[in-house]
Amino acid sequence: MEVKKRSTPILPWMRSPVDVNQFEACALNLVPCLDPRLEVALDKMGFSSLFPVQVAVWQETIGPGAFERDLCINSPTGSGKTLAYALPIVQKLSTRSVKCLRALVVLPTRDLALQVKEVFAAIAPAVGLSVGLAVGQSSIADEISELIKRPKLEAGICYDPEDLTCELQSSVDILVATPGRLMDHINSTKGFTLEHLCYLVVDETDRLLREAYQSWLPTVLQLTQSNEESLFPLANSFLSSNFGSLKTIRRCGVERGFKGKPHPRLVKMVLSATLTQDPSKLAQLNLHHPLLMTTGKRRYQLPEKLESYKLVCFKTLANIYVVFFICESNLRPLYLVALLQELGEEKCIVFTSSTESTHRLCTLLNLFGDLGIKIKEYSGLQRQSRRSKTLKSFREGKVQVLVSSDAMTRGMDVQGVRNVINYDIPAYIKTYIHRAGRTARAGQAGRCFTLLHKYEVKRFKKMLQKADNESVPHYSVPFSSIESLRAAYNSALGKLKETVESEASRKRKFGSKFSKLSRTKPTDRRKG
Ligand SMILES: Nc1ncnc2c1ncn2[C@@H]1O[C@H](COP(=O)(O)OP(=O)(O)OP(=O)(O)O)[C@@H](O)[C@H]1O
Repeated sequence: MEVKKRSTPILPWMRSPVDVNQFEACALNLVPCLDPRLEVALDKMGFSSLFPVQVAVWQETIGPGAFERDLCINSPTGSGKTLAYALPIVQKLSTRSVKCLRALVVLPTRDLALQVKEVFAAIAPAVGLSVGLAVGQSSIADEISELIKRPKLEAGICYDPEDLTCELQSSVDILVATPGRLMDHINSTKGFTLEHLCYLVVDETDRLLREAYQSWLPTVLQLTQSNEESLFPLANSFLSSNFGSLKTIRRCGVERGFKGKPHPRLVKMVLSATLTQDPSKLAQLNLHHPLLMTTGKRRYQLPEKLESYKLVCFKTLANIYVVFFICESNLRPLYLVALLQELGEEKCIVFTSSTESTHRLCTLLNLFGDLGIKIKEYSGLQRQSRRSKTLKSFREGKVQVLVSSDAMTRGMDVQGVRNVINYDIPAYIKTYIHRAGRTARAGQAGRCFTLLHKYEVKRFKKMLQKADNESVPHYSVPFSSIESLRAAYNSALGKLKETVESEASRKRKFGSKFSKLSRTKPTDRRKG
């Protein structure tokens, strides 16, 4: 008997999306209504045209769509989603007369937030707007002094932080934040208010919706609702019970810069390369007349110029037979090293399944003798400062290979990454898409290699079918290369044992703090 597959019901508005493929890139001087100052800023960034997704979003925001609907944007990795939302927001706010926090962009990790802030910082100052960051990179006090303007007092009078009568003002028009630090400011920073917010961007939506992070989303939505008792009778009681004196609820018609005009609706823009279609998850966003913008008919899409490969090795016997081997587990590091040697100095990211195996693999590779490649580790196990330093060296090309846990999977944009290697097969197609998407960005070519055990081949094929990528060709390294690495490998394994032992004894010495951190977790679910 045929068992019918249960499919998730699609929300009615998702059935008629705008197809981004119908749009073409548009030269900057032809973009309708683009502020000339922004055109100059984009030109300085080295951009001469807008990508299709940016043109499509422009149409729905600055163009005839006029920001009337909330936008759900599902377009492939590297297609330019950041500028797709940053540009219309900046253009729209360029006419504001009074400074207050009007746009909030939320991202799941600190490195991603830093990256997005850079994009805003490259265009917003051109039209007199300021951009702030709330990610916990600096102390909360430093962050507050960046975000909140102290009142100018007469000589001899000191600023009293407890004085509720003195009005504090935002120093920024746009804030890029991670949920944790955002909640810190909502809960305890005097003068921090979402009262004037006009735009809320939830980037990497499916990742952010997966974890509640102190209920940041319901909190932001409550704090940005209009205070109309008849419409939201429960809002006041929720706020007074949860936030005491820090009520930032919007007051109709009394917004700074909007006096006498109807209050603008809070526009939401949600984005991902793997946007969820789950109605219960999307319901959390309380979207207004949402419009889905997607690329083609398929839900999951890989970048056009990405080539996917299964890594194998070959052996020629008496010039006749070519025998393929899928990676045997004890030889996996050798397959990897043989491949890295073939790729030479091309920038590569090697993904593993956990922070622990990232550390182990990176240590092993560095014990391999002189491979002529600079290899570094990037994982959630490391301190943020260390990760940022590594990322900087990788961006600058001082490091060629980054061995990474899934901390690097989403959104990270590093110029010139030509290859992604899945040392461990990803558990989900979404993870494959985000990992592979670190290459082949902005229309460039790139390759994604996956090391597979024999028993993983079927699962891999099934997984890639979800992205309509059924036939993944082999990429073969010669068995002779693997053979020639065996001696170095055995020696590296011996040294690895010593290194692991000395790390373990250091851990024991410094107590349980480190061991708590190093517990293996599937990094897919780790917070950045
Ligand atoms: N109009 C443009 N012209 C040239 N390059 C661009 C343009 N827009 C964006 N880019 C570049 O394209 C790359 C990818 O952009 P971005 O990081 O916004 O992609 P994304 O769609 O958000 O990817 P992901 O889903 O992985 O987060 C970046 O290096 C960015 O600088």
